[in-house]
Amino acid sequence: MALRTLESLGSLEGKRVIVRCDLNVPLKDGVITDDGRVRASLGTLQALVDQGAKVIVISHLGRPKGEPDPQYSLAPAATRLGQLLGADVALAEDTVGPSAKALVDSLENGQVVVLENLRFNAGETSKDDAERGAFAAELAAFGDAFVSDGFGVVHRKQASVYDLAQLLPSAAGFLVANEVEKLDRVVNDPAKPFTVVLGGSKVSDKLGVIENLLPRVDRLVIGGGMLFTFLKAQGHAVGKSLLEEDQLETVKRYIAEAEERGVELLLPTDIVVAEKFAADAANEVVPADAIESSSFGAEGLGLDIGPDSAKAYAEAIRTSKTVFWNGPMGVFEFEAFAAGTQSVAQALTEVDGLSVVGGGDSAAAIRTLGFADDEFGHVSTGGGASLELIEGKRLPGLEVLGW
Ligand SMILES: Nc1ncnc2c1ncn2[C@@H]1O[C@H](COP(=O)(O)OP(=O)(O)O)[C@@H](O)[C@H]1O
Ligand SMILES: O=C(OP(=O)(O)O)[C@H](O)COP(=O)(O)O
Repeated sequence: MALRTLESLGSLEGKRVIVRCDLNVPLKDGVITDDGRVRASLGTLQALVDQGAKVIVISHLGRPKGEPDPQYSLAPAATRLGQLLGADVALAEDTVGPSAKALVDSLENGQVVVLENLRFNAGETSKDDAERGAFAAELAAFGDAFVSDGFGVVHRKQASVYDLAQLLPSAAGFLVANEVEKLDRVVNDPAKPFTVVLGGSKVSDKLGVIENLLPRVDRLVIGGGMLFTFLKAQGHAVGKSLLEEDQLETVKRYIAEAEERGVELLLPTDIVVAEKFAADAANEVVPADAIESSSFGAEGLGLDIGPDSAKAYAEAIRTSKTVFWNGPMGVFEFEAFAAGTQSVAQALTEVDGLSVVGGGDSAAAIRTLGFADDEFGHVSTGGGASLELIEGKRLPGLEVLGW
């Protein structure tokens, strides 16, 4: 089925339009380190402003625990949005409380406001349908129409993504429509060899996708935080590296299934081990099966793939026809642990075929490392969302838009 488009909502002049964006930008000391997701939301927002709509932007930032937490305020994102739109963009102090209501009531045609972080409210991410529905109804009271444009969250069955879309006339914004169109090629007809490269830190989220990817891919390349669960499953000690103990049996099953299916599973052969989690931490390269042999013993933690692994990964990527990459290979934010990610990114730019980068941090990584978006086939704003799409899953936030 086709996604409902913005045009299907008819004229929005003078209407209060709630737009679900993904303004979940990376921050360091309260300053945005990559504003890609704010920029990506501009197309839809500017079109609504130009039509004379009253625009109410809603978003989450980070993973606060269902109550206000100042470190997760949307203030930096709202300020940046105002700068990029060249307009005053006010931020409500709450999401559905008196400050939000007053701001929405004061809106004039063509104006944009932002409500405070959706996840300051327990109803947003609740597993309880009634609790989620009640929060969605409070949001719906602010609008005459709903536009879903936060591609990074369309895989989440959350109030502002799933429930709200069913309470108001709703449609996909330009960003969501474009992402679905671009990723469709990877989902339906990937040229072979098709390689998926996985890394990052949302380990439990991403381990889950492997099962559904195995029947679809020729090569699976593992880096980032999740690689240590693989190494441990193979019987190797991993010191203080990220580890999902309760996933060890599952990962053993994946390793066996990859072999049965003839999927080439690439795991690192060497690791950059650090004394602690810090930019200036002492570090050494050791074999992947002997992480605790570094000078830091069982206290050491793996923060990047080693140079031999980076070379092998780059070769596997360069010789593929379709490559999807989600999740940095290491802690690229620290220069000493960015080489693996740099190497993988470089290889993606050399693919003779379609290369797709997916994920907030992965997109931030390529820009931080000096690559331009147009060196890749597509740079997606969603990591988990694009992964679930290419798994062939139906996503709750797209289903409610007719997809
Ligand atoms: N070995 C590692 N240990 C801890 N964190 C890691 C490791 N490798 C990568 N990371 C972190 O993973 C984060 C990105 O993960 P994630 O949010 O899953 O990616 P994306 O947003 O692209 O989907 C980065 O901040 C990076 O520092
Ligand atoms: O950063 C995001 O996703 P990503 O890390 O999968 O790219 C989105 O903003 C979703 O955030 P969530 O994974 O906390 O629901």
